[in-house]
Amino acid sequence: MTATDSPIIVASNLGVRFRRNRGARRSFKDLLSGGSRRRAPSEFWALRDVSFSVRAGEAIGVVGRNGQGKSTLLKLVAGVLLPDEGRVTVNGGVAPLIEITGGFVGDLTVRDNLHLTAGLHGLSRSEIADRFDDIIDFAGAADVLDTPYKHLSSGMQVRVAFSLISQLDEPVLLVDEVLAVGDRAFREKCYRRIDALLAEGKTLFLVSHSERDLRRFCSRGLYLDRGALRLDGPIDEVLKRYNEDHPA
Ligand SMILES: Nc1ncnc2c1ncn2[C@@H]1O[C@H](COP(=O)(O)OP(=O)(O)OP(=O)(O)O)[C@@H](O)[C@H]1O
Repeated sequence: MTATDSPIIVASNLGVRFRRNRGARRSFKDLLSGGSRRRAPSEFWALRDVSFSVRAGEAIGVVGRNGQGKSTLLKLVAGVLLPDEGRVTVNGGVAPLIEITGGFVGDLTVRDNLHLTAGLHGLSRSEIADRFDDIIDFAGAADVLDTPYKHLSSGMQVRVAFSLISQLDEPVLLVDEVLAVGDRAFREKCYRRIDALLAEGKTLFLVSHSERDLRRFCSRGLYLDRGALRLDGPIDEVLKRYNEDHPA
């Protein structure tokens, strides 16, 4: 199979609306007073009108200040969040490392989580068995195999999650800033693995505040600002615009 011009990801007019103050419940009186406050005034668009398409094998850096919609965009691509407007289609599976838990179940052991998540991503029992030792080895997690995932340090959680995610056969890899939690030696190891996955032709979405990392891996950038896609272009141009808009 070769990388063709047909897109692997198409996002059209994506919009996601959140409620700013989720803790503030409508009071009982509000409910009794009828439908006069149907839409809470605190709703806002975390993303709006975001459209782009991605060819297989592209490496895309997502940039923007805190809270501008980067993680929300990755969650839409991963399919763990549904858009309120528009749609995103992905031709193939997605291996997401988008939250510190990596989607793992806190009460299950590391061993059970690896089986569960690998199975959900389509690996057979024998494929999991073949890769199991490598996954544990890469993470340095031999001593915590039977520990509930929630009892691991946050660094170890990321090690286990990245190690597994990078051993799946999914064509799209999503990496949010979580790698920053790992120590330097582990981060370098992850970076070498990302290089190898890109060389195999995988498609990468990387959210990062590190210009160095973005330049190292990505050829193209998406710059999000207040939920809008401000610029989609070569990573150099995107970083230049971002730095002009927000000088250090
Ligand atoms: N489940 C949610 N409910 C309400 N608001 C949310 C929810 N998730 C995210 N938000 C809000 O949506 C906006 C976009 O959040 P998002 O996490 O996508 O930003 P980000 O660009 O990834 O930020 P950062 O660089 O800090 O990680 C923020 O204002 C955030 O507070």
